[in-house]
Amino acid sequence: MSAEQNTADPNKEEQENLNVLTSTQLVIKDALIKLGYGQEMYELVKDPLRVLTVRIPVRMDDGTVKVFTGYRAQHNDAVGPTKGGIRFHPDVTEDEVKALSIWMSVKCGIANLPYGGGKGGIVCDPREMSFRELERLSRGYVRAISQIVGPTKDIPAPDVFTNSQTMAWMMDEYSRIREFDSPGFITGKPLALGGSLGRNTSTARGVAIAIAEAAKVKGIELQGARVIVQGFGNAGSYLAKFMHDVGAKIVGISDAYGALYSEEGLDIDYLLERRDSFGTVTKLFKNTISNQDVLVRDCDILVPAAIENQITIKNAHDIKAKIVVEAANGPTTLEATKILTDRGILLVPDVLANSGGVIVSYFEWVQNNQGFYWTEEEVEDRLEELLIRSFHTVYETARTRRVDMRLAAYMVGIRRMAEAVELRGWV
Ligand SMILES: NC(=O)C1=CN([C@@H]2O[C@H](COP(=O)(O)OP(=O)(O)OC[C@H]3O[C@@H](n4cnc5c(N)ncnc54)[C@H](O)[C@@H]3O)[C@@H](O)[C@H]2O)C=CC1
Ligand SMILES: O=C(O)CCC(=O)C(=O)O
Repeated sequence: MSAEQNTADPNKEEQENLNVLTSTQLVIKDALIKLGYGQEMYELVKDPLRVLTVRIPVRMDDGTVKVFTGYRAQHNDAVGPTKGGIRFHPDVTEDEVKALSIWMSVKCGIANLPYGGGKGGIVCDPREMSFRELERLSRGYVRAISQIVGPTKDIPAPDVFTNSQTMAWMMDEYSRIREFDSPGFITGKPLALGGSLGRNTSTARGVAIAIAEAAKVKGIELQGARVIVQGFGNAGSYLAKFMHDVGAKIVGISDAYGALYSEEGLDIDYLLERRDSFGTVTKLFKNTISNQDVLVRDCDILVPAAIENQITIKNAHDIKAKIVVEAANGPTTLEATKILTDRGILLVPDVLANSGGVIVSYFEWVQNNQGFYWTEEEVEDRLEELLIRSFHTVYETARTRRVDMRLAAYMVGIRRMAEAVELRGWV
C-alpha cells in the first residue's frame, strides 16, 4: 500500500492518545491485571513516587540571566536505587519525564538490573547554546537536584542531546558538593573519569542484537536486508554502522531536519564522519525528504531512533517493514502498536530493544563501585548474553500469553518491582 492509500479512518486521528504518560498507564494496568495484581498496586505504580521540578538560573555568555525549568522523576525504588538518563530538549514536559521514568523501571525489570526507573529533563535547546552555557546549565541542574540523587539513591545517565561531556560536568559538580570523588553518581562518563568501555555504543549494540534475534524469528537474512533508521544521534548512527558492518543495506536515515533515502544504500562511514554532536547530518544535502516520509519508504527493518510518537494511526498502515525495532523511547503509539501487530509486523518494544544503554550503565556503576575495570570484550559479551535472554523471555511471553510484544515486555518488566513492593509491605 502506498503512502497515499492510507486506510486509517481520518476521524480517528483526533481520538489517538499522544500523551505518553496516560498511554503508558494503560499498558501498566493491563500488565498488572495479567499478572494478577489489583487496583492498589496500580495506584502505586501508575505514577512516579517522586517528581522534583527545579528552576535553574544560568548566566548566559551575553551577561543576561536565563531561567530554565528541569525535572527529575523517580518512579519506584522498591527494587533498588532509581536509574535513567537526562534529556535536554525544547519539548521536554513533566508528563514525558514521568513516562520515561516508568519505562526505565520496566526496562530495568526486563534485564533484571537491581534498579527502579528514574529520568530527568531540562526544557532547553542545547543546539542554540554555547559550550560554557551548557556547562553552567548542567552544573546548575545538579545543584538543584543534589538532595535526591546519589550513587545509592538515583543514578543519572545521558539521553537526547546530552553526552559524556555533560556527564563529566555533572559528576564533577556532584563530587564538589559531596566533597569526595563520586564516579558512581552518574554513568555514561568519559573513560578518563571512570566511564566504561562500550557504553558509548551500547544502546546501538543492544538494538543490533535485538534486530538479529527478531530477524531469526522472522526468517530474514541480515546480509542485504534493507534498513531505515530515523534519528542519527548516539543510538541511530552507531546502529546504522553496526547494521552496515553485518552486511545490511542502510537505505534511509534521518535527523530533526530531514531524511535521506537511496535504494542503492547510503555511505554510512561518510555520514558518520560528517554528523555533528547533536546527530545532525541531512543539512549537508540538497535532495532530502521529510523525516516522516522516510518512515513509510520500502525496507525490511525500520528503526525509529529519535523521539516519541513517530509511528501513529496516521502512518502505521503504510509502514513497509517486516520488523520495527524501537531504539527510541516511545516512538510508537498504542493504537499504532495494535495496527502493526495485526498486520503481522514484529514490533520489538523500546523497553527491550534499547535496554543495552542502561545495561552497560549498570556495568559502569558496578565497575565504579568495585574500582576494577573490565575489558571491552567482557562488557560486550555480558551485554549480548543479557539481551538475547531478555528478547526470548519477552517473545515467549507474547507467544504463550497471546499478547502483543509491548504488553509482554511490560508483564516481564514489572513483575519483580511488584513483588518487591509487596515484600516491603507497601501494598
Ligand atoms: N543515549 C542512550 O544511551 C539511550 C537513548 N535512548 C533513546 O534513543 C533516542 C535517541 O537518543 P540519542 O541517540 O541518545 O539522542 P541524540 O541526541 O544523540 O540524537 C537524537 C537524534 O534524534 C534527532 N531528532 C531530535 N528531534 C527530532 C525530531 N523532532 N524529529 C526527528 N528527529 C529528531 C536528532 O536530530 C538526532 O539525530 C531517544 O528516544 C532516547 O531516549 C534509549 C536508550 C538509551
Ligand atoms: O544508561 C542509563 O542509565 C539510562 C539510559 C536511558 O535513559 C534510557 O534507557 O532511556
